[in-house]
Amino acid sequence: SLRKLYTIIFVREGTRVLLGYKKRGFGQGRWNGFGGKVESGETVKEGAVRELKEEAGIDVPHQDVEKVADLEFTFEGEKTLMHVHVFLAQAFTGTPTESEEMRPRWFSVDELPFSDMWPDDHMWLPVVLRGGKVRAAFHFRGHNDILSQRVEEVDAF
Ligand SMILES: CN1CCN(c2cc(NC3CC3)nc(N)n2)CC1
Repeated sequence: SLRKLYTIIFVREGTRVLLGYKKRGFGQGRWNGFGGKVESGETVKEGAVRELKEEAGIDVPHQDVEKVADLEFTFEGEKTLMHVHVFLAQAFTGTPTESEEMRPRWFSVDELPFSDMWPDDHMWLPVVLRGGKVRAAFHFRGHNDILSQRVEEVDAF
């Protein structure tokens, strides 16, 4: 269908958040949470947990993973709509390990590399890292220019 489901999961440990440098594919060259497409037969949360394990070698218990943002992306001239479910994990096991897709690195929540992240991130990620929940929609021209946006904080999903 024209609406595709994706995930992003951020792992937070106190004042640090684990980001991954995308080494190839969509979003290459930008830091981000871990994630990917949701496969048939898995829930969105299961997909996020799976991608974190695949991309960074980190395990998170499902009960410590919460939905923190719901993002919709459209692109000028394209029919597809990206529906991205964002999760936050506060507990994990394992050691962050580089994969084919991602190079993991801890960042202070006050020093995120926004100039090397997707341009929408600075509009919703700080709210999420402060414990808020966000619903947002962005209309992009290409991969760098935001033509319009709607960002709102919500009480719950
Ligand atoms: C599987 N991936 C996860 C990450 N994801 C995006 C997209 C995004 N902006 C959209 C204009 C592209 N912003 C962040 N932070 N992540 C796309 C799908």
